[in-house]
Amino acid sequence: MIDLVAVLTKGGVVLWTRRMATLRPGAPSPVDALISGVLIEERAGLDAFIADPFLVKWTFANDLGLVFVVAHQKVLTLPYVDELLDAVKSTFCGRFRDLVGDVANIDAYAEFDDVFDSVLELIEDKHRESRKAKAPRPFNESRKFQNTLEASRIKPGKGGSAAAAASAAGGGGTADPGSSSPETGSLAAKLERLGQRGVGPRGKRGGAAGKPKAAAAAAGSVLDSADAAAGGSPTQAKRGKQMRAWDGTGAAVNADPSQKLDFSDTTAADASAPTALIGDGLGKRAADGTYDALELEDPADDGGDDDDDNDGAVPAEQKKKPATGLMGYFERWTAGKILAEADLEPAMLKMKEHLVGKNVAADIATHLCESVTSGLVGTKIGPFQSLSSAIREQMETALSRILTPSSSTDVLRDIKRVNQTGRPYTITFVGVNGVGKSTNLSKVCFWLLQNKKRVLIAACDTFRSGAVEQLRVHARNLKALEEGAVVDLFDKGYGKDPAGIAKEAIAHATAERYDVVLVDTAGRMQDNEPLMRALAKLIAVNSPDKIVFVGEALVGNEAVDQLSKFNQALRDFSGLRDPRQIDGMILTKFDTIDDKVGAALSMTYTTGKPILFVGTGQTYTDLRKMNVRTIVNALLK
Ligand SMILES: Nc1nc2c(ncn2[C@@H]2O[C@H](COP(=O)(O)OP(=O)(O)OP(=O)(O)O)[C@@H](O)[C@H]2O)c(=O)[nH]1
Repeated sequence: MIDLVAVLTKGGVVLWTRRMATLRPGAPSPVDALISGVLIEERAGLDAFIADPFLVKWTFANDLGLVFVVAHQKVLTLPYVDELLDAVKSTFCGRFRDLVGDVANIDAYAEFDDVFDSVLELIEDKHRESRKAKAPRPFNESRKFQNTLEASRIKPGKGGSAAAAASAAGGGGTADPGSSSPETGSLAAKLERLGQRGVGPRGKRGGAAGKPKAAAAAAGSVLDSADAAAGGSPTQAKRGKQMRAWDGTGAAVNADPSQKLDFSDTTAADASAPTALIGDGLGKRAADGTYDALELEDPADDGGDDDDDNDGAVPAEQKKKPATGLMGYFERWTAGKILAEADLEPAMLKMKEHLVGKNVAADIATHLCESVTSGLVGTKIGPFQSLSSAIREQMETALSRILTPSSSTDVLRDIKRVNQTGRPYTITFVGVNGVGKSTNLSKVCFWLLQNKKRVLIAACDTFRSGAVEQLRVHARNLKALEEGAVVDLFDKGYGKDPAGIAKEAIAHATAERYDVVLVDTAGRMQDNEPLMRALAKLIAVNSPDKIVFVGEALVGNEAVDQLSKFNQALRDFSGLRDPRQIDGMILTKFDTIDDKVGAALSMTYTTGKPILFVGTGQTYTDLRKMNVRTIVNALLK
């Protein structure tokens, strides 16, 4: 029935586990799936999680930093899973409160094996009982049968009662199904006893092993023998350890703005002085000679001291300035008690509103707040802490975890690795219309040229008139910007099959030893099936090294729809057994959104993929690396 039960720390260390079924080879462990799909991606607000073929449920003991997990086949409906989770949690926490955090002493948790058997037995018994109680009564116990019997055997006025007749017929009266329900109070008491250290379950520990089974049964429960053992000296439970807090890092760097970059519709473009477009350069040269893109500057940074930074000697919560805005609202909730869900509800509603105001997609704001709530329930606000700092800390951790890339964003290293195999590295830019695909492809190209890469641009937008000419102008400008730059355009005009053009371009780049092929594609709406099929074909035929989704930072809820449907189309229309998905994103027009940076969060949450670059204007130098800390600060300001 149940396939796996496990107890782990929030850091991912498994303290205790019970596997009731063997995993099929190659199948992901439900615990690993939970860590990567729920804990790291802050989806703890969900009810359950499918890690095929399992349904995984979990609960937290936030005060001890523990996660309790139960997995079973998703096709089964097990009504007692939540109760089992709670029972495992209460007994485990009761027993090991003084040990938790001591991951070096992991063998100590093996003692939970027997406790778990008892807990499972109790819960299963209880549910078996209640199922029995709910089972339909046999006909000979039903009132209909009683009435029939009464009418047929007992003559009215001839003495004897209907009840007596029924009793004589063996009907046994009308039992109330509710009356046979299990004694929940005693179950709680049993579980509480199981949660005490030194108390052995089922007489296996603590000297009760010799007690005859019948005697134990006569005493009313398997736990009564444990009571005898508990008569000794149970270990005093100590307080658990405080939960760990994580922090993001990074700093914003300024860069000069430059001039407009899109020359496609002006005849003067060809004659413009391209050096004026470089500004101070795209990035800083590293010791190994590579150019790194500058980091995004904080849109909300006023240049002064940041009260919210917690990097000084004084903890943020001890600073005297009263909090304003969102955090000012939560400040009123100063408390020294254990947090319950009801305490957090108003604050979380406010937090959700705030995130939506920052352009975070509404569903994602809801999931995130649920996840943060589940991480706070059961924790205690410290003596110098307010609810505001507790929520902020937890939300910061959650946001940083979502935004921190889980796969490599070192494109230069990837290019080098692929080039060593004798082929060019291919990046395909996809997205809806007008978001800035061609413009940002050119910015990426400029960055690659600074890093001395030989680049071929493949004009695979054969749909929009002017698209090829736009790229030709970019290629010409870029060539003029960097001395010795090798950048060329591969185009076959309009109306041809983009998948075929990309294939030819890659073959040409391989023969001519280009390092990188940048494939520009036509903008398309996510619901346009013919165009989405064409894109899936381009990807399937050419298998690019990176599929980069270009999206506007201006979008709110739409971000989720665009990304999910692009990914869905790549899955459904590729015809491949192992279809590709979007590998990363470029977020454009960041210069136009002030501090409404929610799209960055929505996109990473939806795909689990990193934002490779952020477009901050219309010049070749307006490309930045995303800075997690900057986005988190802007979201919480
Ligand atoms: N402010 C600002 N404008 C940008 C940015 N990136 C692109 N743009 C502008 O957005 C407009 C559209 O850019 P394109 O590169 O033509 O967009 P596209 O996605 O290739 O367009 P289609 O091929 O029609 O789908 C142009 O005017 C660009 O200058 C940015 O980061 N900031």
